[in-house]
Amino acid sequence: MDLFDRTEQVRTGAGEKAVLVHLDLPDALGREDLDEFHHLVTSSGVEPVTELVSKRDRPDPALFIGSGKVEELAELVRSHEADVVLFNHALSPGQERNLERAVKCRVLDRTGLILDIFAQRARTHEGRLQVELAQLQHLSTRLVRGWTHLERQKGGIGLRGPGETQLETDRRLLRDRIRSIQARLDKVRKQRAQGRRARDRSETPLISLVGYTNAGKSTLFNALTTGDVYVADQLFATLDPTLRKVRVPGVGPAILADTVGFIRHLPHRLVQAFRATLEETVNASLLLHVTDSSAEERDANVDAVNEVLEEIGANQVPVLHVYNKVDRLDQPPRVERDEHGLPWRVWLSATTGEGFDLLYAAIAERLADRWVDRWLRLPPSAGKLRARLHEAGEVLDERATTDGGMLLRVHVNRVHFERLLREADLDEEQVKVPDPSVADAETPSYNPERSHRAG
Ligand SMILES: Nc1nc2c(ncn2[C@@H]2O[C@H](COP(=O)(O)OP(=O)(O)OP(=O)(O)O)[C@@H](O)[C@H]2O)c(=O)[nH]1
Repeated sequence: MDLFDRTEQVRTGAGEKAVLVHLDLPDALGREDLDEFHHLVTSSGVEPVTELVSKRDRPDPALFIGSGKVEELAELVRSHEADVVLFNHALSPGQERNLERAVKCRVLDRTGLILDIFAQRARTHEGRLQVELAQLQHLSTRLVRGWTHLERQKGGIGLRGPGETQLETDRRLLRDRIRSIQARLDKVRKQRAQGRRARDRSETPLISLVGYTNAGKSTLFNALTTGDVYVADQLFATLDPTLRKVRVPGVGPAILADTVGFIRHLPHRLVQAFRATLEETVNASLLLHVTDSSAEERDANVDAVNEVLEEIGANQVPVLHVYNKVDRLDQPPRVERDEHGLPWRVWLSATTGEGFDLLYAAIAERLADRWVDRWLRLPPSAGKLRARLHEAGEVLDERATTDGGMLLRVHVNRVHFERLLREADLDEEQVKVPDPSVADAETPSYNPERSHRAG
C-alpha cells in the first residue's frame, strides 16, 4: 500500500457511525452553524448517532473542547460504538492528534469533512485533480507538524511506527505528487482558458449560477437546460462546473454554468483549490445568485456567498438574485427592481417552473447593457492593454497619437473591459475620451497608415 492509497482512507465511509461535536463559540472566534453541520454530515454519507454540544469562550489549545468534555466524548464513542468523531470546526494537527489519543477513535475536522464530500462528488478529471490536491495539501500540514494520520493508517505488521526514513520518503512522495497534480491542473486550465477565449470572441454571454449550497442551482440549471445534472438533497451535489448552451428568449444563445455550492467559512485553502472551478464565475457576463427563499438562514446565506465572491474576485460581475422555492412560501412569482429600475431579484420556483418567464425577461434586460462602446486614449505604456482589448472584443477604430500612444474605439463586454482596466491599473475616467470627430477636445494627429478595423 503506498502513501496515496492511504490518503484515500482519510475519507469517511458511507454508513460509518459518527459522533458530532459542536462548540458554541463567540462570533469573533469562528462561530459555526449547527444546522449546516447536520447538512454537511448527512451529505458525507455517515450516520450521526449522537452529538456533543458545548459552550466555551475560547477553544482549548490542546483539545479544542475542555478535558471534562473529552471524557464525556470518549464515553459517547464507546457506548455508541462510533467509527469517527466529526468536529464542526477547523482543528490544528496537534488538537486532532490529542483528541484521537484521548477518545481512541478517528477524528475529522470541518475541513477534512468538506474535502471528503468534495472527493465523493468530484466527477470530471479536473474536479478530481483539484480535490486530490486539496487533500494532499491538507495532509501535508498534518505530516509536517503531526504524523498521526499516516502512522495510524499504516497499520499492519511491519508497518507500525515508521522511522525517520519512512517519514522522509512519504514527505518526498507527497511533494512529488502535489507537483505532478499541479502541472496537470495547469494543463487543464490552459485548455479551459482557450475555450473561454473562443467564447469571448463569439460574444456568447456566459451566465453563471452561484449560490449557497442546497439553494437549488442544479434544479434550476436542469430546468433551464433540460439537461441531466446530478441533483440531490445533499450539500455539494454539484462540484464541477457544468457548461451548457441555452437559448434565452430576447438574448439568443448563452452559456449557462453550474458551480459548486458555497458555504460559510469555506477554508481558504479550499477556495484556492477550487479557483479553477470558480473561474467561470469570475468571467461571467451575469451571475444568477440563487438563494433558498424558504431557508431560515436566508440572509446569512446570501452574505456568505457574497463573501466568497469577493474572495475569488467576482464581486464586480453584475448579479441578478434568484429567490428560489417560492412554492414553499405560498407566494406568487415576482420581480423586484433596484434604484435604477433594473431587475434585481426574481422570486420563482425551479421545481414548478413558475416565474421562468420573469427570469428570462430579467436576464435579457440585465444583459442589454453589457457592452461598452467608447473611445479611449491609451498612453504609450499601455501596449499590453491594447492587445488584450483586441483579444477581448472588437476595436472599431484605432489612431496613433503624437505622443506615441493610441486612440481606440472599442466595443467590448463591460465585465471584461472593467477587468482589463483593473489589471492595467487604470480606471475608466483616466482613459475615457469623447469621440474625436465631434469633440472640441485636443485633436490628436492622425496617421492614416495605422488606422484599421481590427480583426
Ligand atoms: N420546494 C422546492 N424545492 C426545490 C426547489 N428547487 C430545488 N429544490 C430542492 O432543493 C434541494 C437542493 O437542490 P439542488 O438543485 O441539488 O441544490 P444545489 O444548489 O445545486 O446544491 P449544491 O450542489 O449542494 O450546491 C433538492 O432536494 C431540490 O429538489 C424549488 O423551487 N422548490
